[in-house]
Amino acid sequence: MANSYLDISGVSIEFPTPNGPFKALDNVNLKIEKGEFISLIGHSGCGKSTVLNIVAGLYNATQGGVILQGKEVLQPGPDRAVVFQNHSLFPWLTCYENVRLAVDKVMKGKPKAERHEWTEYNLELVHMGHAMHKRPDEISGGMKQRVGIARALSMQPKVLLMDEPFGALDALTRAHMQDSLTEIQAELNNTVIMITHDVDEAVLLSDRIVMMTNGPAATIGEILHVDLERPRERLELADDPTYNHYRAEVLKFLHERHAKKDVPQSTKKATTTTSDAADKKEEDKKDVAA
Ligand SMILES: Nc1ncnc2c1ncn2[C@@H]1O[C@H](COP(=O)(O)OP(=O)(O)OP(=O)(O)O)[C@@H](O)[C@H]1O
Repeated sequence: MANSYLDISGVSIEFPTPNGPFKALDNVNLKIEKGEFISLIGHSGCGKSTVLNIVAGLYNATQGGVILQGKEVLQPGPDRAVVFQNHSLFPWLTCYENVRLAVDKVMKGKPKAERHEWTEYNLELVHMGHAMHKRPDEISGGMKQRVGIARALSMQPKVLLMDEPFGALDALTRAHMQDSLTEIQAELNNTVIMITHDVDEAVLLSDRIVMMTNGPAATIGEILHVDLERPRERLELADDPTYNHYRAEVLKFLHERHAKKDVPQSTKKATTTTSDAADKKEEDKKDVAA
């Protein structure tokens, strides 16, 4: 069989703790093809970020490993860009300068004009061209997250790793960001691994949804192939039986087959997110009020 683009193979990890080693992941196996959009979903603390950190090269697996295009991942590198939940922009630099910094790193030796153009191109791609000379404290949370995505995309990574990229945003901004990401994905065909707690977000964006069991020693429980045509329109999908079937499958996995034992029964049903449903509802209320 031909090698896959990204191969997460037999990955287990133990963290040293004062009470002895803690096995967070056990035998995680996942093969990802170029251009695939993968969502990782699972209850809080199951090990999603740990998987992402291992692919990023920030953690090394205790057993198994990650191969990207035939090369073992042993440390972080510009071929794997990470976007975190809380944007990590330098506050003293403008949006342009924040992206330019990354561009200068990956396009060392290229003419200045080319680097400038590429910086602008990526900011335009996330619809931030109009505010590129503002500093992070002058723009909204959603806009900051756009700049973070522009910075990651500008590095032309082989894999884009996103750890709840829209988790801190209000519901309306989150929907706009999801739409932007869909557009960018259609244009660039990036290979993406995205952690999310939002079932609708996972179904809307993904080719496959990877559902993780609860920890310790978490692993992949099930993988759902989302066979919905692209482009996907959120309003049309709301009444689409196939979409609703996928959504129900993920909810069943999370709230029936792998319910968290410490979650009371009453809160297990009819939540669309895995852990922050209550917070989200509060947020949604605020959005409606705004
Ligand atoms: N550096 C570390 N040292 C010790 N334990 C760790 C470390 N990193 C993660 N863990 C533990 O590994 C488990 C998985 O953590 P991880 O952050 O990957 O979960 P997660 O699914 O991303 O959680 P959340 O959805 O809440 O962000 C947790 O029990 C966590 O406490």
